[in-house]
Amino acid sequence: MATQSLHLDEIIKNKLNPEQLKEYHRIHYGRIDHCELNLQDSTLEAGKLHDFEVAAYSFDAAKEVRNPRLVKVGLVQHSIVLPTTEPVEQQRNAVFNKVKKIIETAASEGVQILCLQEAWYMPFFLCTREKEEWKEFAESADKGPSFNFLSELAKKYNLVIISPILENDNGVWWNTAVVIDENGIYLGKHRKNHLPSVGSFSETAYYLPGNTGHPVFETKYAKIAINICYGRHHALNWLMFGLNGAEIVFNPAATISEFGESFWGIEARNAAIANSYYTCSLNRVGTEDFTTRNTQKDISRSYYGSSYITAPNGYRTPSLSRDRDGLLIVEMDLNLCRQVKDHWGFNMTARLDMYAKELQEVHPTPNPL
Ligand SMILES: NC(=O)NCCC(=O)O
Repeated sequence: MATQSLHLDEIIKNKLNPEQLKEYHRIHYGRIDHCELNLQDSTLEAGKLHDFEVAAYSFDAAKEVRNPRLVKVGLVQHSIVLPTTEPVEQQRNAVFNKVKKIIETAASEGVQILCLQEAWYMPFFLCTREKEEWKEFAESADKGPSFNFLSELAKKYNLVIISPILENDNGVWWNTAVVIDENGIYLGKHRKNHLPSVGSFSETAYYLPGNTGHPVFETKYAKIAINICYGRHHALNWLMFGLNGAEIVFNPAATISEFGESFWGIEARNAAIANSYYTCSLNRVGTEDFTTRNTQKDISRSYYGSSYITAPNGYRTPSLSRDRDGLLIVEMDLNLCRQVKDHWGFNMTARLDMYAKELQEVHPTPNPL
């Protein structure tokens, strides 16, 4: 069983002397200094009062002919509030109240693009294989309770908000990320391309693989895309968002230790390096307990948080906690995307024409074993 409260970082920090710690930072994070940003006193107080962690860092780029293109991004990781046996509306409103305080804090720190975790306003009931008792959590992308709630906050604080929801479109469900612009207007949505059907993650029992391709949303602040949770295991999914012009790709997730905590820090980081964009990895925290109605089976799942952000040069932030609510803020210079591409000659060496041709010849189920 993994130690729930301690991060690898904390374990290492406690073991190394200052010189060794510097070397660890250089090799593991890419830089000795995390480039922490100062937080306002009111932010620290809000974190204490409402029991959430706040951490803030920056990634800069070299001076060049273009002016710096600075964007402040915020990721919110959180647990559910009420037991999963409470009425749906009460559960959802309790999460709304919690998240509102974190969003207000993010806004007061100047965050411009904010992303919430996968299916953020509900327990991740998709492990139960039951549908009926949860159906009120499925909502319209541009008229549902979470859209209405977030649209007001987006407008009030000039925030672009990414809201991953369980979408109900005329009775058909999708795992969808909705993008709301800084005026509170619906900008578009992306539906999860790759669905897990592995262990207790049985999402294919609920909805179909997405039909929206790889959209990139041109927001006021940056060109953004969303690769929802399990999609991070598919390298081509990351690739397509990059080819379509994304500067920042968000990976809102709901994942547990048994499903690859050891590569949580690798996949999105590798994608940032391979595609010359920023990646934002965001996982929920806390334990969610269910008793299935049909089989009376108890299911308990704990999510390990550990949200972090990687720059296109591979530098990364430390992770948020494994078990506490948290807000991760990063100020990033988007100029770094092109700078890294040019430095490594990635456009020139990509060989996309070769892959395009070979992919057409691949059998739909490659490498049968
Ligand atoms: N939500 C989700 O897709 N989880 C699947 C498990 C994983 O890929 O970590």
